[in-house]
Amino acid sequence: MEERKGRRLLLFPLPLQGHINPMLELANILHLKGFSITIIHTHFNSLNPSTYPHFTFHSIPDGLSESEAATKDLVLLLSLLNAKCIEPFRECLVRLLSDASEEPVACLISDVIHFFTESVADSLKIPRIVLRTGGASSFAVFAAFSLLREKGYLPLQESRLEEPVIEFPPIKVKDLPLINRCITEEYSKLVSGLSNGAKASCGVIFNTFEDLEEHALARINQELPNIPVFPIGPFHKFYPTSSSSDLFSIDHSCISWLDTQAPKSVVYVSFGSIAAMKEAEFSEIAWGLANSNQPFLWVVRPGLVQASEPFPSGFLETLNGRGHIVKWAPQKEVLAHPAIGAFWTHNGWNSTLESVCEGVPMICMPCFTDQMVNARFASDGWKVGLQLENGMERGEIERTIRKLVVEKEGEEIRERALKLKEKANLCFKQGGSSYQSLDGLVKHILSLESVVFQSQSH
Ligand SMILES: O=c1ccn([C@@H]2O[C@H](COP(=O)(O)OP(=O)(O)O[C@H]3O[C@H](CO)[C@@H](O)[C@H](O)[C@H]3O)[C@@H](O)[C@H]2O)c(=O)[nH]1
Repeated sequence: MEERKGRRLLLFPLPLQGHINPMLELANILHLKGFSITIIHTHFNSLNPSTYPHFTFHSIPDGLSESEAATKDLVLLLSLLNAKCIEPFRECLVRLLSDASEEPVACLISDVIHFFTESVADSLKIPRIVLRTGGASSFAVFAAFSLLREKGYLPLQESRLEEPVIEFPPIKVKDLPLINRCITEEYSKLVSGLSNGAKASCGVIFNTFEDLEEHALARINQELPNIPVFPIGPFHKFYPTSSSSDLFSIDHSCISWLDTQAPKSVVYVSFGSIAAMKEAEFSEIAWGLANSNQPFLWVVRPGLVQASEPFPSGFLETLNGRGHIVKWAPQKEVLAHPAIGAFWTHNGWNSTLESVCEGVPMICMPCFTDQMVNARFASDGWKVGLQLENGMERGEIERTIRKLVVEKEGEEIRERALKLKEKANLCFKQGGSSYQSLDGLVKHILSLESVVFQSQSH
């Protein structure tokens, strides 16, 4: 732990698992760099302060009704949070800024999707840095939506799906980050909020590293010429911690089950915290796994499939201990386990990065938004995975698993994944690109304080 800086940072995560994890990891990093940490969180998906006794927590009402909080419409949820949190967030900031018993606030670090924080922070004259929890490549694509419209890529046309997006190799038109290939007005508003919110910030932090997303980072530096950009990932590797920010309860039984399996044999299957699928798709996955003859560990989170009995009849009986199914796994520990041979993922950014860090080759099956971009980079950019291009069909699933885990054809992919792991494990060590960028971030935060002290003294 570095010497205390006598400064407090206010961190405001978006209340979704894939956003909470990296924000709290960033909080740990900055705490170890000497800052005091205050986390502001919504009642919706509220956090458990007892797992982070070294931070201060403040919960704000988000104004969501019961039905709004239960919505499966992600775009609606994000729009509602941006509209309804404004006043409670402002009141919370005013209280925190006027609390003379606490160390002075150096800045706010907000999830970039909470773009409403820009006007609140401006009105209170608090410098605002944003955290992009997704990758830099997908961010660069989001930031170029107007260009993509001008060039005719958007809205998507069925006849052009397989064409390359020349400005963003190796992305194809079908990989553009949308939901169900549609671009609604609400979605457009979110995308411009995200991009304009970053442009109006005092800095953008990315959970990525130079060697992984060099081109995208260079492009972002060009697009945001006056905004410092800090690629300081992979966050979870800097100072691994046992603190958990999981919204689901973790089933550790899978680790002792993995201990009984052969090295590099198990397919770990997880589609993150939001993705959902139809019963028919779920059934294809089940039979693809069963027919592959490889052992598998499958996370079937509540809500992944809408069915009272999700498993197809006869499936569980065929397994004979070859499959282990849990509701929520300790994913980072799982991916680091020597028994893991492949990760069948939806390519949420955290899962993608966690897989890269452990050298685990991926079976890519993106569901929506940035996941399409991440999956294309994993399969065609870094070439550390195979993408299921034709939906979920048991025969293709079985062939893809065997190719990636056992067959000669997958050997180069497996080797490349290990090489990329080496790079991932160098960047956060002394002298590495993320290590240096983190030093830059700390200096930058300290340089912002003249602005905030002036405003706090009024
Ligand atoms: O059984 C499990 C399954 C997941 N995880 C963790 O949960 C997180 C899931 O994050 P991610 O892989 O990014 O998936 P989503 O939950 O789908 O993440 C959302 O947030 C991401 C970051 O912004 C986006 O890239 C995704 O598209 C968006 O859906 C990761 O840290 C996993 O380690 C577990 O610990 N146990």
